[in-house]
Amino acid sequence: MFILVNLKAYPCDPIEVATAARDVAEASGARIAVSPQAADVARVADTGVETWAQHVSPNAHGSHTGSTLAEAVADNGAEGTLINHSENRLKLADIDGSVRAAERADLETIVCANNPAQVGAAAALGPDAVAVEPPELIGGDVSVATADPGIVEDAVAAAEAVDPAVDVFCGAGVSTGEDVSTAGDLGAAGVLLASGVAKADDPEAVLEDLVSGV
Ligand SMILES: O=C(CO)COP(=O)(O)O
Repeated sequence: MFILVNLKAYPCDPIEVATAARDVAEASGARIAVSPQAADVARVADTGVETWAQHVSPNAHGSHTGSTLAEAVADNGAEGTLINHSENRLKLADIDGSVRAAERADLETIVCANNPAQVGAAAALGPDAVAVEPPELIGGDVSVATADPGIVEDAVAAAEAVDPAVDVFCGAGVSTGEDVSTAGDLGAAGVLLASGVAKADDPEAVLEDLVSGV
């Protein structure tokens, strides 16, 4: 199970979380990545932790003020990127363009989706993985895998029907090793989580618990 910690725009110290994630990943052998704000990609990557962007635009180099270029985050140490997160929704054509931009920059891709139907559509665009995150459960205390196990199973089936090579992640409310292991039992290849780590008093302790469910 891959554990991807999305720091969103939370007021946490990205280096404290990155250092903790690097240490827990090294000690446990689990795959853990941290996804900071674009401005923090380079210094988070410098800690040695696997680093993901939260978004890349569909644009290539050119006159695109305000774009987060896939090439730029890759040059600054990112190995992958989220696309179409629930808090940064894109048009279908732009999701496709962002996946293509990420591919050009050799970034791994996870396209986020609200529900199994969107998971199927996202899988058709050929990302490395898709993630199902019900918006109403994001930021809550109950893991998607406990609150709505059917949505995870249906997302796995939807992606499999379109392209069996596309992995399925789930996210929303994940904060414990038990949540990770329940998600794995439902067929998920990994979890996305944010508040459970980014708002924790002791992020390293939460990460140590999370890897117990890998
Ligand atoms: O949106 C999420 C991860 O991308 C999930 O957020 P929470 O872990 O805070 O529910």
